[in-house]
Amino acid sequence: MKTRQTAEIILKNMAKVLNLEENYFIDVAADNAPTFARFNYFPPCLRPDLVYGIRPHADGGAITILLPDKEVEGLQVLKDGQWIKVPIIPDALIVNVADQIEIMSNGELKSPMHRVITNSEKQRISVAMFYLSEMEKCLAPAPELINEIKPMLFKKMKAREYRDIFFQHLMRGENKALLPISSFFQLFKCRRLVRICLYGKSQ
Ligand SMILES: O=C(O)CCC(=O)C(=O)O
Ligand SMILES: [Fe+2]
Repeated sequence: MKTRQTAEIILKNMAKVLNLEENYFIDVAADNAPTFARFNYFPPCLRPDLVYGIRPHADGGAITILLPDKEVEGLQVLKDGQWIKVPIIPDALIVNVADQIEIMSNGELKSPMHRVITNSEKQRISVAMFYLSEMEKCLAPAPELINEIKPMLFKKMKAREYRDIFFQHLMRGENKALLPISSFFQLFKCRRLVRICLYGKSQ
């Protein structure tokens, strides 16, 4: 299938950029790896200031290949706290790094937060192809990308486990499921601090 071949070329080049073995991410494009297509239709909306086409989120798979609308913009990416418009480039596909590649690349490649805004006059159509790692595969940062300066940012887990975590976050309306290990420590420290404060109060 042509789209799998495209995904394969992209994944090989991503691995090369990181000085990893060419086939490091390739199982994502393997025949038994899950792939989903989403056809997005955004009708005109009278209050684009109040309604998102798609609320801010990061994609949970490995990569997303997006065929955006030929005429109507709407996709925006969060960079340094600012929402940046993704311009329309004729016949270009947009490739989004998603959470599983962020894990495997130990955060070298980031899964960006993005959103779609609505348009008061025009409808918009896009097609997103989501490539996911094979469900039984262990997702973990590549050992080559872990060192004293950059410790392991994400814990090891099966792709299936990550999918479950991702959907739990999605159901709760949260924007980003992927948290580096350090955030868990922060959360743990925070909880301990709250507990210490509470103990302090009751004594
Ligand atoms: O329609 C777009 O440009 C983006 C769609 C998207 O982010 C998604 O389907 O996850
Ligand atoms: Fe998305």
